[in-house]
Amino acid sequence: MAGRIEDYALIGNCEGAGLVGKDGSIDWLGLPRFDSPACFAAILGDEDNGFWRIAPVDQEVQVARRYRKGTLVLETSFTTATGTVVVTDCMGRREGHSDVVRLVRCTRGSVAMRMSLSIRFEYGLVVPWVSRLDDGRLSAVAGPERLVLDSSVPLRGEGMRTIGEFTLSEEDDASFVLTWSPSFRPVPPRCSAGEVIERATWGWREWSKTFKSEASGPWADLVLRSLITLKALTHFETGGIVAAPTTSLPEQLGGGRNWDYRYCWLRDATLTLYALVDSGFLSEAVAWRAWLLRAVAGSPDQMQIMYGVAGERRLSEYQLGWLNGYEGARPVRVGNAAANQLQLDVYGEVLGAMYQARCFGMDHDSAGWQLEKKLVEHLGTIWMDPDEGIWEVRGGRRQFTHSKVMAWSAYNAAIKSIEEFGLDGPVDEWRATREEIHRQVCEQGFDRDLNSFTQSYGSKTLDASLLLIPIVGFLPPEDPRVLGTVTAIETHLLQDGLVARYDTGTSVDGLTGTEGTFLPCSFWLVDVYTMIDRHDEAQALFERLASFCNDVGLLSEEYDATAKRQVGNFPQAFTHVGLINSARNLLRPKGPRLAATEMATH
Ligand SMILES: OC[C@H]1O[C@H](O[C@H]2O[C@H](CO)[C@@H](O)[C@H](O)[C@H]2O)[C@H](O)[C@@H](O)[C@@H]1O
Repeated sequence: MAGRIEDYALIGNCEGAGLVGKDGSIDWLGLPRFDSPACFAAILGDEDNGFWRIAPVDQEVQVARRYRKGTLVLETSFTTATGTVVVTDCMGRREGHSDVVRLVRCTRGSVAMRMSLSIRFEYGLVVPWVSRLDDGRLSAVAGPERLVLDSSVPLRGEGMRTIGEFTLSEEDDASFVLTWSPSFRPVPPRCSAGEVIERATWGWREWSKTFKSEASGPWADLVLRSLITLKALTHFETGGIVAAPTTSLPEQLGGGRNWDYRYCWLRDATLTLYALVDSGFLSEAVAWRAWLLRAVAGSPDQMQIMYGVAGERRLSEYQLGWLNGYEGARPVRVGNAAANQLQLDVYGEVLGAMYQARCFGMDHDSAGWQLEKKLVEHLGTIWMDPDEGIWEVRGGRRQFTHSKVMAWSAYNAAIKSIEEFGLDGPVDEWRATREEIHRQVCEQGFDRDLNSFTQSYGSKTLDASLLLIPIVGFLPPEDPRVLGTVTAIETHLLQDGLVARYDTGTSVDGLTGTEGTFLPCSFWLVDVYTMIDRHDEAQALFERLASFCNDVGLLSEEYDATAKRQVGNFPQAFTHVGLINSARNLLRPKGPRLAATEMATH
C-alpha cells in the first residue's frame, strides 16, 4: 500500500526522478525522462504496478531519514531490535543510461534484510521478460525498454518478483544498481554503487556551494532543500523545468482532480527561474532562457502555456484505466489538456523573465527581443479576450482579473526593456495599451460593495491570484483597493488560516469535488503581509507553512488541513518557489523584493 504523500522523498538525476517511501520502497520511478512511462507505479495503484523495496525483515522498525547535506543523496536509517542499517539511495546518469543506486550498510548489530523488486513497464502495466545475463546480472526487457539489476547478494524469482534475503553485520554492506537503457542497444557496463553515490554527493555539493545561507537566515536549510529540489526538476540538457515529477497525486483525497505535472509550464518555470536567479544560480537561467526561445519559436499565435521537457507541443491527455489511483483517487491521467488553453498571464511571466535575464546580463543576441516584440504584438490582439486563467479552469473562459493584470505586466516589462536597454519598439503605443489595461482592470475588476478586486470582471467572488496585484507592482501595497482585497481574501478564502485559490463550489472550474489549499497562495499572503507591515502575521504564517514540510523538507502542491496531510503532486516546484521567496522576503529590510516586483519598479 502506498504511503502518505509526505512519507516520500525525492531521488533524481536531473533527467528522471523517483519517490522513495519511509518503508524503503521506491513506489514511483520515471526513467529515463521525468515524463517517461513509469516502471514503478505502485503509488498510483498497488504493488502489482511495480515497486522496489529494501527494508528489514522485522516489521518493528524505527525509521529516520535525511539527505546528505547539500545533496539529493538520501539516507534512510532503519533500527530494529537487533541493529541498525542505513540505506543510501541516489540516481546517476551515464551516456544513454540512468542508474538507480541503493547501498545498504549495517552500522550496528546485525539486521536481516529483504529486497523485493517488481518491474512493470508502461505505468505498471507491462510485465517484462526477466533473464540472467552471462555476467550474473538480471535483465528485464519489454519492448524498447530494459532494466538491468546488479546485486551483491543472491537473488531468486518468486511469484513474479525478484527477491533477495540477506543478513548484514556491523560494517557489512550490500549494493544494488538498477540501470535503464534502450533494449535495442548493448547492455551497459557495470558501475560501482559506491562510486555513483560519491560522484553524486560531490556534484550536488559543488552545485550547492553557490548558495549564500545568510540571505535566508534561520530558514537557510529549508531554502537550500527547496533550491536543490528545483534543480532536480530541471532537465540537465534541455534546460526545461517540470512542475513536479509525478502525475495524478490527488488534490482531494479520493477525488478526481488528478493531473499530470511532468511538463514545463511557462508560468511555473518562470517563477522557478526567478527563485534560482535571486539565489545566485545563473546557469540554470541561461539554459532555461534558451529552452524558452526554442519552445516558443515560430508563430506567436501558436505559443502554448506549457510544453514537454524538450519543448514538445502535443501533450494529449488520456487516462490509465488499469491504475486504481493514489488511495483510490481516480482517474490517473497522463498528458495535460491545459496545454491547449489560453492563459494570458503567461505573457506577463515570459516577458518579465526576459526582462530580468537582461538585467542579469544574459541577453547576448537580438533573437530574444525580436520574439518578445512579436509576442507583445500578438498580445495586443488578444489581451481583451476571455481566457482560462492562472488556475487553468475547465468550466469555460472568463474575463479573469489576474489575467489582465498580467497582460499589463507583460507590457510593463517590454516597455522597461526599451526604456532601460535602449531597444527598439513602438513604446508610445505600448504605453497607451498598458494604461488602457490598467484603467479597465480598475474599473471592471474592482467591486465597490466588496471593496475588493474580484476573480473576474463583474463577478462577486474572490481569487487568491489577486494577492499578486501588489507583488507584480500593478498597484502599491498601501493602495486602499489592495488593502481591501487582502481583507476580502482573509474573509472569504481563508480555510483554517490557509489561503484557498477560490471557492470550488462556484463551478468556475467545471470540476466536481473540492481540493486542499494551494500552498503557493499562502506564501503570497506572507509576502503581502510583509509589504503592508504586518510582519508578525507574515512570520507566523510562514512558520506554519514551513511546519508542513516533511522530514526531508519537501512540500506538495496543496495541504489538506482537515486530514493534516499533503495532497497533490509532489514535490511541487511552485510551492518550493513560494517558500524560497517568502523566506528571503521576510528578511529584506524594505519588504518583499520578488523578482517580479523588481521588474515593475526597477
Ligand atoms: O485545478 C485544475 C488544474 O490543475 C492543474 O493546474 C495547476 O497546476 C499547474 C502546474 O503547477 C499550475 O501552473 C496551475 O496554475 C494550477 O492551476 C492542472 O495542470 C490543470 O490541467 C487543471 O485544469
